[in-house]
Amino acid sequence: MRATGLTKVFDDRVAVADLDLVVGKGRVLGVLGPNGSGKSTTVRMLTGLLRPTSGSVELFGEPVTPESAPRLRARIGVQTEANLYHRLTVAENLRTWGALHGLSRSATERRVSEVLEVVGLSDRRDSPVGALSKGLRQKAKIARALLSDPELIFLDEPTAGLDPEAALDVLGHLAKLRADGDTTIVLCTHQLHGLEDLCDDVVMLDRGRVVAAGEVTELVAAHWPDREYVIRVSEREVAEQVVAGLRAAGVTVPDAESTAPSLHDLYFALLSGEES
Ligand SMILES: Nc1ncnc2c1ncn2[C@@H]1O[C@H](COP(=O)(O)OP(=O)(O)OP(=O)(O)O)[C@@H](O)[C@H]1O
Repeated sequence: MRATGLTKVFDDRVAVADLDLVVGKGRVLGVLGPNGSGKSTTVRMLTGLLRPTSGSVELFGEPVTPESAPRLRARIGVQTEANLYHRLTVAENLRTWGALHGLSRSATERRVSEVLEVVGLSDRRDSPVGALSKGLRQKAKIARALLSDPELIFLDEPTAGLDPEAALDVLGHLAKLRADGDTTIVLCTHQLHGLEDLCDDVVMLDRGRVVAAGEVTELVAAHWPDREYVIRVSEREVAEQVVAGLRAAGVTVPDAESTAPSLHDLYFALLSGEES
C-alpha cells in the first residue's frame, strides 16, 4: 500500500496534509496521534471510502479511483465497517459476513473456526454478541475483518475502551497474526501501551501533519542520538562506585539512573512538547 501527497480539506479545515506512506507486505503500521489529528480521515482515504482533496493511494499496486475502489475494498479487511448483530451469536455474525463477501458455506465454516482460533474466541462462538464483554466484542470484530483471509487489514482503535489486560490480550493476538503469516496490518490508535511490540512502523500525526514516520526503533534512536548503556549490578553501592570511578576518570555521566526512552516517550516528546 502506498499513499502520495494525501491531503483532505473539509471546508477550510485541513484534516490531513501532504501525507506520504508506504506499507510493506507483512508489516504492521501504527497510525498514531491525539483526537482530531487526522487518523480516521487518513484511513478512510486509504480504504477508498473518502476521496482525497489531492494526492493518491495505491492498494495492491493499483491506483484507488471511484471505479476501482469497490473491487479493491473487497480485498481488504476492515474492523469498523459495521456493527455486529447483538442478537446473533458470534458464529452467526461471521456467517452473515461470509455470505456478504461471497464465501461458500463450507469455506465460511472453515474460516469461522480458523479466525476464532486466531483471536482466542473459539469457546464463545455460540454466545450472542450482546452477551460478550467489550473486549470480546472487539475480538469478534477483528475476527470478522480476518474472515475473508485478506492480505491487508485496517483496525481502528482495536483496544478502545478495554482495560489494560484485555488490551494487551488483543494486541498479543494481533502480534501472533503477524508472526504466523504475511498479513499486512494498519492500525489507528492513541493508546500506546504494548504497541511497541506489535508495530514495525509508525506514522505520528498532529493536526493533520506528519511529525514522525518510519521504523519504530530507528525513530526512537534518531530522536535521542546519544546512546545509553545500562550496567546491571545487584547492589546500589557497586553502581555508585562504578559511576564514581567513571567520573574520576573524566567521563561525563549525566544521569546514572536513566532508562532507555520508548515509543511512549517519543510520542509525548513530539506531540506534547515534553522532553525527557
Ligand atoms: N466529515 C467531516 N467534515 C468536517 N470536518 C471533519 C470531517 N471528518 C473529520 N473532520 C475534521 O478533521 C479533523 C481530523 O479528524 P479525524 O476524525 O480524522 O481525527 P482522528 O485522529 O481520527 O480523531 P479521533 O482520535 O478523535 O477519532 C478534525 O478536526 C475533524 O473535526
